[in-house]
Amino acid sequence: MDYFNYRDGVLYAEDVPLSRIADEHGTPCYVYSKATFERHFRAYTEALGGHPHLICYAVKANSNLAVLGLLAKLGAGFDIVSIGELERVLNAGGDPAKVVFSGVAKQAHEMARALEVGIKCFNVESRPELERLNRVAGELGKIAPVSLRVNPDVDAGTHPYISTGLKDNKFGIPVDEALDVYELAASLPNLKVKGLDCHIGSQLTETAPFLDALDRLLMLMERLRERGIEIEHLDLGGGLGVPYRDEKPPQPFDYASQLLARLSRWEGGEALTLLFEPGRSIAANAGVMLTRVEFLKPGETKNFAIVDAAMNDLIRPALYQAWQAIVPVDTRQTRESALYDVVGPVCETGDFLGKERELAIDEGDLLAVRSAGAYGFVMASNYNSRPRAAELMVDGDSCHVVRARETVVSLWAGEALLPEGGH
Ligand SMILES: Cc1ncc(COP(=O)(O)O)c(C=O)c1O
Ligand SMILES: N[C@@H](CCCC[NH3+])C(=O)O
Repeated sequence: MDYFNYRDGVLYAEDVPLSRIADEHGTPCYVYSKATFERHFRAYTEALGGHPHLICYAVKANSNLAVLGLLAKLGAGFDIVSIGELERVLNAGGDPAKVVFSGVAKQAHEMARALEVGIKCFNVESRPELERLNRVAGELGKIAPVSLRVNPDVDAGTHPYISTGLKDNKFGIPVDEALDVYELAASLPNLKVKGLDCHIGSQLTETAPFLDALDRLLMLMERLRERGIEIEHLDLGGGLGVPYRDEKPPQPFDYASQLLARLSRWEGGEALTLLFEPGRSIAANAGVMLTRVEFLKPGETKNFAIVDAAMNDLIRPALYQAWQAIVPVDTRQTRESALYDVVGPVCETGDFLGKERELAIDEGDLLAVRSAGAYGFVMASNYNSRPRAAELMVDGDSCHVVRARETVVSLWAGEALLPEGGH
């Protein structure tokens, strides 16, 4: 079921027409569907059924407080990568005891804050990080719960910029070194080994790489067991893909049942708590970005539809050549159809939202860029001194502003002119 649907030729988010939202709140803006977030989150919890688990939503995918608050109420945990994300989670009412902390360069002050609020686990990505965490925990008189993020060297078969589990990626500890690093972790006085973690990449459309990774982790767990190191939870990261175009990624149910089947053949598998860190599969298709056509510019070799949203609002097409559907919001008008590159106002040739799109549009028309709920607003910038867009959350027939559009004045907040006559 899709909560973004056409009714009488107009695209709706749940029970609210997107044209009304654009009129009331302006464009560009991000519009999220509460019911979609809920459904996507529940797909994971239902898929895992009675197996002990914790779904730690990857905050980086969409960190709006309303999104975090909504998921917290559903019982979500959170995967964070910075102190900023931790404070967001706390602010939104998230439970620190359900937070896991990933990232390759955690600073001492970030570790200290996470220890102070009592997070569930640090996903440690290197030997020096382990030593730093041991020191910080010692200074605070705390014991830090740790997992090692192991790099299983499997090819996730995704875009090279979002593949993270290969030997030459910066992430995690190579699987062949992991035993030694676990022994170090077990020997350090201010650490307690809790889990084993991996995250092999994002936008995966097959289960095979996840199952390969699981096999490698289970082999490692056997060896850890032989050395007396027990693992309480296995964190398989995020990475499940979504349909942007014609991809057919596995649903959480298929993914979970294949993992559980594999795990059931492993001694103690039923008792092992599974953690997941999904971001995109919960947020991407829960949001659209609305933009208005400023000008149509016919050209000799191509036509441009110049819209009021740009790469600073949604960078995925420019950064990864990512394809996201672009659809007219109101299809009731008669328009001539043509092939357009949909581009923004930013002064970069790479500033596009979509290329060679067949669209029946005119100036002033509204377009919706679909699948924009993940890695959309969170990656926005103020490039070209463009205030960042508003974010709205639709809940049935109501629409809430969950982040106001930035003002022009906010663009220079914190900046200062040099003192008059000074050196
Ligand atoms: C450690 C970690 N966990 C979870 C995620 C979320 O991934 P996805 O949005 O693909 O589910 C990421 C991003 O790829 C990540 O780096
Ligand atoms: N930002 C990326 C995903 C990065 C995943 C972060 N670990 C995207 O839009 O596809």
